[in-house]
Amino acid sequence: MSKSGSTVPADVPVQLLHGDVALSGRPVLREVDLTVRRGEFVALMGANGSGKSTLVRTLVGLNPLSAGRLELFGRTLSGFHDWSRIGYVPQRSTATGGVPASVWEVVASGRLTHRKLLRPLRSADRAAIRAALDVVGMGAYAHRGVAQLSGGQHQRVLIARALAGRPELLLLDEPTAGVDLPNQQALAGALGRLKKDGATIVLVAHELGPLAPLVDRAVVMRDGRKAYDGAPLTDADVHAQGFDAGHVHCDTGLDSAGSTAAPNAAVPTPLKEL
Ligand SMILES: Nc1ncnc2c1ncn2[C@@H]1O[C@H](COP(=O)(O)OP(=O)(O)OP(=O)(O)O)[C@@H](O)[C@H]1O
Repeated sequence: MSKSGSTVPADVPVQLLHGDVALSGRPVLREVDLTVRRGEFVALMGANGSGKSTLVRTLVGLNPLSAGRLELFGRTLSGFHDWSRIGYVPQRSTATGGVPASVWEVVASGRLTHRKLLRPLRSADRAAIRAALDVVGMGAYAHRGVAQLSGGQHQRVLIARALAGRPELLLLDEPTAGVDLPNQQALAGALGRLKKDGATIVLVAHELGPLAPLVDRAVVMRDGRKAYDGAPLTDADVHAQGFDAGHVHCDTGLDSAGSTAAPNAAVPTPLKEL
């Protein structure tokens, strides 16, 4: 164990062991193990209400664990302060809806962890904002009000805000929900470039569509537990295995390391290794 109390190497972005989370007094996540290694692209899948958003929010410190242990970059949550290393794009929301801010201003807020509050933007900040807007194809919209954007464009601005912080670990909660195919393709291109640059990506999705070729590993949640962790699944596999339905009994049978373990008999087998 290191001085920080960590059991995890500093280059492992996420390690959650036996994570339990309760919301409003109700258990929502149970015994979840999830390790995400540097440079991995992990797709987090599962039916509505299976616990995907709760898990992602837990990984970024927004939901406290009622049991278990979370380490980010080799530090326990209480000892982790370097949030500029992490970008989080919440499930599509009205987070910036109704705010009389421009696209540039929203994306600039993604630089806050890199500069002192109320200090003017430095040239490095401006360059990061411009690059993030270009990556999501929104450079031409910098001076538009966010209120004038479509849902898909709005989502890309939130992604640019996360990218502007130049995160090493990026977590995106259903960035493709309700987004048309050209916008999904633009997002896939942006995330592909980020992955090539070495970023670690955790993405919640019901269907992967154009993002599928980027995925290294799929994790499927069911009833607040991890039901599958292994080779990527196609959208058809997810459907065929009933992972998009909330009714199948879950008993994970996964080892504590979590990855590539074969599902036990409670989960329909064999899962197609792609
Ligand atoms: N603040 C809360 N208080 C109590 N229960 C909650 C709260 N937020 C979520 N839940 C419950 O936790 C469970 C998991 O919700 P979560 O949003 O994590 O699922 P999800 O897999 O992301 O679903 P979706 O695909 O619909 O976004 C659901 O049963 C939900 O009702």
